[in-house]
Amino acid sequence: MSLNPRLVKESFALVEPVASKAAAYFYGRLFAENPHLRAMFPPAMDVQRDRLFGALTRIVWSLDSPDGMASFLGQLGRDHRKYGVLPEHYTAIGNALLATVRRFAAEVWDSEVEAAWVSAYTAAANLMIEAAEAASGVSPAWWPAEVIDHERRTPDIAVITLRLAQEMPYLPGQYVTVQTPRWPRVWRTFSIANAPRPDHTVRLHVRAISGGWVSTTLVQHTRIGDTLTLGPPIGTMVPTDSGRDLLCVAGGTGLAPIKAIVEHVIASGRRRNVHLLHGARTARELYDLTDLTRMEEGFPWLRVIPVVSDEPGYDGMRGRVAEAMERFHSWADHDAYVCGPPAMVCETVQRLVRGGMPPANIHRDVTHDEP
Ligand SMILES: NC(=O)C1=CN([C@@H]2O[C@H](COP(=O)(O)OP(=O)(O)OC[C@H]3O[C@@H](n4cnc5c(N)ncnc54)[C@H](O)[C@@H]3O)[C@@H](O)[C@H]2O)C=CC1
Repeated sequence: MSLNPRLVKESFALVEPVASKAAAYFYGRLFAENPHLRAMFPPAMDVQRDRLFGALTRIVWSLDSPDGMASFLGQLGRDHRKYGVLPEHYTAIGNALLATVRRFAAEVWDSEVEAAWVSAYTAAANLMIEAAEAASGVSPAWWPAEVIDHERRTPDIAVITLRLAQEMPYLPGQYVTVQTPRWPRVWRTFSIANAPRPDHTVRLHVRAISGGWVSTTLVQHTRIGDTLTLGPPIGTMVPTDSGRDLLCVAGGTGLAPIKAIVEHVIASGRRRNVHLLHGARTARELYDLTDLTRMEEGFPWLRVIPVVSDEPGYDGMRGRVAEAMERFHSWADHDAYVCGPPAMVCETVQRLVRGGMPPANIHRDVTHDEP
């Protein structure tokens, strides 16, 4: 069976505009035919539906670049071990997926399109199953993590330090899924805000989102001594060894993975010039400024630039961080790392490309927002 990305993409293009309907149909079908699988999913399925489509969209659009797809599916397969997913579950999911695409792409559906979907799904499922099998016996499906420090930097933002009982190898810039005892089976993504440390501690920067189950619990109801559960590291926004100077643009708690990358540059001993712009709405929300300033004082090649967008009286650089970035020189010969609210990331990337930076030198990642 050979892959036919074109047919998969064309038919998926009819499903994408009705993504939420299609996701509801998919899960309805999956649970009607396999009621025992319901217990593996969270009680409220809204975020889960978005995730399904997020992952599916990414897979479909990366069918032409097998390396990127293999690495993403490998991470996904390892991550799914924490749900107790077994190889036979992939058959049930594949059947429900095929029924869903057949229904929502009915106008182009024929035996050729069906064969293209079957071969794409089989290839994807095999990559996930193989990665999960390779990881079993080598690393755990999840990591218990004890809260050893909890700092409320603003009423809504906490910086939480966790100690893992066992080492979790990860790359700076990657993120993990987090589950709290209060909300079993509800997992939310947070970036690790530090480069790997010998004592196996990791830091998270968490903003309590209104209606966000996990983020609110982490900021308001989590104490030193509590235990959280972390899934394996995911994400492709990791440092490269290009030798170019770095521009880092962070919005709000999107600072977390950027800080890990800057720590990595410091630890690697390379003297690349690093500009780190941290955008916040108010001066108070520059929640990590003390730490960033301390880092800046230690390294003459690191420049930290706070930018505040929604406080007219702020006595420093004002404006949206993407727009403030252009007040310096051209960044075209730099590598860029960008993280924050989706609209801010989008604006920053557009401005960088317009300014002449090759898209391949711009690094960003897609995580999921609460609730
Ligand atoms: N906590 C974590 O570990 C991680 C968080 N993120 C994401 O980072 C984001 C952080 O959000 P908040 O802290 O609430 O940020 P925020 O809403 O306080 O905004 C931070 C900065 O982004 C700018 N901004 C906001 N909306 C904008 C828009 N529409 N257009 C242009 N600029 C805009 C603001 O002016 C400010 O400079 C979330 O989307 C989160 O999912 C991403 C990766 C890791």
